[in-house]
Amino acid sequence: MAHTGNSSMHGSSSRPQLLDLSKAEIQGNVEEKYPSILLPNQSHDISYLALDIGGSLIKLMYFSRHQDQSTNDKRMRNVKNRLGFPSNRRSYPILGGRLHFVKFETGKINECLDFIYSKRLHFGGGESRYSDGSTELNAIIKATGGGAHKFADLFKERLGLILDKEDEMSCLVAGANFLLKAIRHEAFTHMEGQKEFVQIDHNDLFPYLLVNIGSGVSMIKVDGDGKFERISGTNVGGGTYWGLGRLLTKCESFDELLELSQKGDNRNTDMLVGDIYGGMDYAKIGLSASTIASSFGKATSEKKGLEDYRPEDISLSLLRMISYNIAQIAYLNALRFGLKRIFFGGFFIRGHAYTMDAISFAIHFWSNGAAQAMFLRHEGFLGALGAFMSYEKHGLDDLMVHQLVERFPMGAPYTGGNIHGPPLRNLNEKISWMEKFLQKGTEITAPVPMTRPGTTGLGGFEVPLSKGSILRSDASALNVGVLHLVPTLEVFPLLADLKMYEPNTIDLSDPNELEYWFKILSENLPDLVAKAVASEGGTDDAKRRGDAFARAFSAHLTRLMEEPAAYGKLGLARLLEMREECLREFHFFDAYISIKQRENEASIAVLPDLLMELDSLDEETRLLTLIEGVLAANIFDWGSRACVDLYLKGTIIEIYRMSRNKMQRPWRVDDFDVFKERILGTGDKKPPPHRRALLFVDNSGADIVLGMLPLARELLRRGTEVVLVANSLPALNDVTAMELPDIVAEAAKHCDILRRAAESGGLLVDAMSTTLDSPRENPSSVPLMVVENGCGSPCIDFRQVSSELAAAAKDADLIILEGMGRALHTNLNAQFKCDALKLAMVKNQRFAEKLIKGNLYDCICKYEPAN
Ligand SMILES: Nc1ncnc2c1ncn2[C@@H]1O[C@H](COP(=O)(O)OP(=O)(O)O)[C@@H](O)[C@H]1O
Ligand SMILES: CC(C)(COP(=O)(O)O)[C@@H](O)C(=O)NCCC(=O)O
Ligand SMILES: [Mn+2]
Repeated sequence: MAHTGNSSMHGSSSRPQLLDLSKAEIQGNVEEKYPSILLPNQSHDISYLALDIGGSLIKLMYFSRHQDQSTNDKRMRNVKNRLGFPSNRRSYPILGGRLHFVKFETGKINECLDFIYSKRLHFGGGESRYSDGSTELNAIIKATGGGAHKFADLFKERLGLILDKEDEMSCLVAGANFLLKAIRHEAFTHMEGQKEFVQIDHNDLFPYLLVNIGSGVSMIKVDGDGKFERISGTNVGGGTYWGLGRLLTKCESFDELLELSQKGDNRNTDMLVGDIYGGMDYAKIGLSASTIASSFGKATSEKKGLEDYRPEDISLSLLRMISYNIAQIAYLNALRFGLKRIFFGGFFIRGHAYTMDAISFAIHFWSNGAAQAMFLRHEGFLGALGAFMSYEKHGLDDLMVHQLVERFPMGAPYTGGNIHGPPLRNLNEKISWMEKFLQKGTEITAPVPMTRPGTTGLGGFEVPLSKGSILRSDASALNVGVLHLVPTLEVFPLLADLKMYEPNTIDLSDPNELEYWFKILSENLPDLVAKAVASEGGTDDAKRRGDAFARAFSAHLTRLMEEPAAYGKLGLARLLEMREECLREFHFFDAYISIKQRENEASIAVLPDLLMELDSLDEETRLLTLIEGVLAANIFDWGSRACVDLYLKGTIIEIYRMSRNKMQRPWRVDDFDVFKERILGTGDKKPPPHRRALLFVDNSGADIVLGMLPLARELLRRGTEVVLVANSLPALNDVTAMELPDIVAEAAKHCDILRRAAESGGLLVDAMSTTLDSPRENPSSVPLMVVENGCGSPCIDFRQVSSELAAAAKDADLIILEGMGRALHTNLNAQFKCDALKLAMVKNQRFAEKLIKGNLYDCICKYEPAN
């Protein structure tokens, strides 16, 4: 079965979208530093590049955009006609692509130039496929920061780039506004080691105070898009910490200085209230003995030289002095203008827990709890983002939260940090990079040091608890991912209340839950790798990729165990999706393909008998048998340890029979009678059929063939249009939208209802010409259609679905969610505007115990009529 999918799936962008270097040829003199290279096979990827060249760091953002590869298959066209959504709905030019974030030290600007060169980012707008290595291109790129002026000639000379300078403050504001509006988990508070994401209400964002702590500090009052005023600033900023710190400690890097601070004790350098008051608090004015009375105050009274102070203590004193000072000035300015919210950005913060705690503490302290400090995940990239937004043509300012998907691929240049080593250009280089990490051991998973609660109590400017660990290098920091822009994603229109919607049922911020799922996913990993490698023919290349996948996924898991909020708010759906994305990253496009095929065939073989049996039953028994069938067949789940163990004990059909025989009502959640009444009515009252049902299907094999298709057939027979909603990309053994037409076609050979409906829905386009009774004789047959859901995960987040599904939802009045991933792990508590039926077998012991107070293999039939 083909591996490629449609353009509107958000996972499709997970394929490495790199330059096509095949048949690349050096043009001209090979000895030259930057010889021209011809890339004859490079497609129309268009890159935008924007820079923020600061006093300390260069922030680079680039956008790789790819052509919309709309599939032209007949099913799609037919479905589109039926569902009535225009084929070209986009009012803006954006085609989708990815935003990457990278930074360099300004002092090492050559690294930045090399990066741009080797990624061919200087061919902005795609004018040329040739690398002239120099001056003839004259591409214009947006740049901000002082360096945009200072280094303009260098960029022109080395890359032929003309820097189009944008105002730094406007850029900071544009970047912050974009992030706060477009990224769901961007802003967070950080108090006493606890990170908490803040839901920003777009209609209630302004005014706010933006404090950007770069080399120096800018304080900007933001009143709206493009409406701002720089109200203050301070020259005591990130450059001060790094500069003074370097002189006083002889540190060689900023990170080293920050690391030192973690082992510091500022009581040796700072003069505390207790030092002045003989160890006592100055209780009358609320100052505890441990409050800093005077930063570095101790260095005055003793006859000691620099060499008598520990660099660790100096670094900590300095860090606190500067953080508190900035926070205090920020607070006073917030007070001056009555601003309640203060957002801190700039790379001084560097995601460092202690720095954020210190700033939060000071804001809390000075405002008596009235104001709160908030931080931004893309802290240092505000200016670069703003410069990027100032391009007129890409239409990015229209982007909405639901059109952005953040991913965390493995590999140095992708992870939003410094680049370590050359940019990775292909999978092979990426695997080598992963292999090197194995040698480096823990570096990739070492945590960003966290403070434990109690570090900064009231007035207690205490010593940070040292973990003695090193700061994670940015290359492996995995804090800022690649932003995938998927313009075709939409909010599912039948969600009852978008604001209230939370897809995840299990809260992974509970450390016990996280630990449990970490263990489950780690234990399943070897088996998954074996399947993945086998799916690619078990070659040496596949084995190497399998190793790299395992390493990458383990690194993500370890990282998230250390800091669950590192990638934004963590839910189980995210973890399960990450596993699939990670497989695709290492080019495993369908690990369960042969299992799926085998189970489909085995199930199709027994379908005729099942349909005959069903047709012999009365209406009521038939409906019950159908629902039982769906629940029973949901046992075929290759993501569940318990189920996989079961498969060793019998054939597919034996297990299916066993599962069906065990179906006993009442189920753990059993709303069947209410559902039955809605479908069949009571007594003589026959309710009207639903207009259109969306069936969110789950697994391949028995699940779809013997469970969901017979249920679909029943609805069709009753006059309800049926839309089968399936994954855009493979996930475990889930059936995909691309596979469904073939499966339906096979089933239709045994069933007239399915055949006519599939013809009417355009699923059997090829069969149409060959069938004897032309579909035109049955123009009124209710259609059976297939749409893709926009996901490549075993779960579904209804905030981001394909436009195809959103269109199909407009006329739907019943949705049926099937399977544990879509109906239990996610959406168990979701409310919809229409009738909703959630069907699943519980195949995980812990879920059974904790969420339904039941047992493994219990069933859920939850029906919630629209109210
Ligand atoms: N690797 C690093 N090298 C230098 N400074 C760093 C580094 N990482 C974080 N910093 C801190 O970030 C500050 C620069 O922040 P940034 O927002 O990039 O401002 P600017 O635009 O002035 O360069 C530095 O002054 C320093 O405090
Ligand atoms: C990944 C799954 C949600 C898929 O279940 P499905 O949606 O196919 O019913 C499920 O396999 C699962 O929760 N597995 C957990 C791991 C385990 O219990 O072994
Ligand atoms: Mn599944």
